[in-house]
Amino acid sequence: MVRFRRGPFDRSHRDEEDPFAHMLAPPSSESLEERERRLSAETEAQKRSDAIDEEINKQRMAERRETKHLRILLLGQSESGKSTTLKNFQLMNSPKAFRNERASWRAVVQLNVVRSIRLILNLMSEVNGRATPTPAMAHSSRPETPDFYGDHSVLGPELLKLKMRLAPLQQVEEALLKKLSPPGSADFEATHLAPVTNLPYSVRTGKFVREIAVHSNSQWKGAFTRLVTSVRTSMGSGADVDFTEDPNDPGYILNACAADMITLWNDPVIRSLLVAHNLRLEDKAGFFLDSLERVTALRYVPSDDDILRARLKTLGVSEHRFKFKNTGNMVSNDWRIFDVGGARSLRAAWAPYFDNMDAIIFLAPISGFDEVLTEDASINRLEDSVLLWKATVSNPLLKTAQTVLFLNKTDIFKAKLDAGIRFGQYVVSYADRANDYETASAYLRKKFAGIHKQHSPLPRMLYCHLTAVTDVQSTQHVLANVKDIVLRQALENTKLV
Ligand SMILES: Nc1nc2c(ncn2[C@@H]2O[C@H](COP(=O)(O)OP(=O)(O)OP(=O)(O)O)[C@@H](O)[C@H]2O)c(=O)[nH]1
Ligand SMILES: [Mg+2]
Repeated sequence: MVRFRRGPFDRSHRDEEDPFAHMLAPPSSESLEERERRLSAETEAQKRSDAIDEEINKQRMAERRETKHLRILLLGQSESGKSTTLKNFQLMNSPKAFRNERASWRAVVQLNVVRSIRLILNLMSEVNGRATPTPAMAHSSRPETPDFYGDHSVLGPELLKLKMRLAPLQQVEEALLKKLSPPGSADFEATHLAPVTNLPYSVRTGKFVREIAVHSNSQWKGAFTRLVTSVRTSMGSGADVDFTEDPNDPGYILNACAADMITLWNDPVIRSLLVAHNLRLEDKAGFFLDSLERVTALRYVPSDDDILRARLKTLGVSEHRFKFKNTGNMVSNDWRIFDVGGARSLRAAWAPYFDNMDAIIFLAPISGFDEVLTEDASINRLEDSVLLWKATVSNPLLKTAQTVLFLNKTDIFKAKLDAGIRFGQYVVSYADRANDYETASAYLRKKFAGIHKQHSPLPRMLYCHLTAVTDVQSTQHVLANVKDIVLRQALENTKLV
C-alpha cells in the first residue's frame, strides 16, 4: 500500500521524523515525584507564556484602535453640497483653522461675483446681437423665437454703457484665476473660464464656459499664505487684514466696478430679462449679488457664511483628517473624510474609495427637480440623483457602510415651490398632490427610503435628513448626529458594547 505524506502536521509519523522529539521526551526513569515537579513547572511556564500572549494581544488591539481611523465618504452629483458639508465638518472640528483660511476664500467669492455678472453681460450680448442681425444671422437656420427682435428694444443706451464700463471685469477674472492656479500648474486649464465669446448664450452656458474648479490635492490656498499670515485676528471680523497692501489685488477693479454692478443687478429691465430667459441667478451656486457692496469692499474678508456659499468645483478625490474628541477611548478619534468631485466624468475615480468605509453621506439636492446637469443638458438633476443613489446603495463594496442621506438645498426647494414652480410638472409620478414643501419633501423622503430598502445588499438603517448645508447652525446639529451614528457603530464593531 502506498502511504502518502499528508503534510508537516501528519501526527502518524511525527515522532519518528522529529529530531527533537526524542530529546524533549521525559526520561524513561522519571519518578512520580519528578514527574509532578516537571508538570507543575510546565504549567507555570504555560501561564507565563499565556500572560505574555495576552499582553501582546492587548498592545495589538490598542495599536489597531490608534491606527484604525473612522472613514466617511461624501457622495452626490456636482453642486450637491459635498464640499460645503466638508466645510461644516472643518468648522465644527477646528473653527480657528477654518477661519484662518478666510483670505484664501476671498478670491473665490470675487470669482463667483464676476461669474454671476458675466452671465448677465453674456445675456445682454446675446440680446444685443439679436438687435442688429448680421447677414449671416439673417440666413441662419437657427429658429427665430417670438422675441427674436423684441428684446433689443428693452436694452436702452444706459444699460449698454453700463455693459461697456463693466468690460474690465474680464481682467479681474484673469487675475483671480492666476492667483488661484498660476499658469503651468495642473489646475490652470481646469480653472480657466472661457473668455466672453459671441457664441449663442445656450452654447456658452453649456459646454464652453468652464466652471471654476480646483484639483482637490492642489495647494491653491498656498497662494494666499502671505495674506493668511497677515490675518491677525482669526476669530474677528478680519477688519485688520490689509489687502490694499497688494497693488495688484483684483479687488481694486472689483471695487471700482461695484456701483455699476449694483445698478446692473437692480435694474428692472435686467431682472425681467433674466426671468424671461429663466435664469434664476439667486438659485445658482456662488450667488453673492445681493451682497455686492459688502463683498466688493477693499478690506472685505469672507464671513463663515460666505465661505460656505462660495463655489469652487472639486476635481478628483481629497482626504481630510480630523481629530474628534470621543467619549471614552474605545474607538479611534482619528477621522478621515473623503470629498469627491461629483461631475459625471469624475465619478469613475470614486470606486477605489468604497472599500472599508464606516459611513457614506449621500447628498441629493432636491431643488434640482426642474434643472438639468451642467455637464449633460439632457439629464434632469433629480433623476440623476435618484439613479446615483440607487447605484450607491446597491454597491456591494458599500454594503456594511452606514448610509446617511441628506436631501439637500431644501431652502431653494422651498423657494421654488413657493414661487409656484410645480413639482408635479417635472416628477410625473407626483401627479396633482399639493405643491407645498411638506408634501413634496415627504414624498421624496419616501421614494429615496424605498430605493434604499429595495436595493441594499444587506438590511440596514437609513438616516435621512432634510438639510440646507449652507445653514451652519442646523447643519452642525445634523453632523453631530452623524458622528454619533458612526461612533456607535464603531463601538458595536469592536464588540465592546
Ligand atoms: N442655498 C443653498 N446653497 C447650497 C446648499 N448646499 C450647497 N450649496 C451651494 O451650492 C454650491 C455647490 O456646493 P458644493 O459643496 O461646492 O458642491 P459639491 O457637491 O462639492 O460639487 P462638486 O465639487 O462639483 O462635486 C456652493 O456654492 C454651495 O454654497 C444648500 O443647502 N442651500
Ligand atoms: Mg466639491
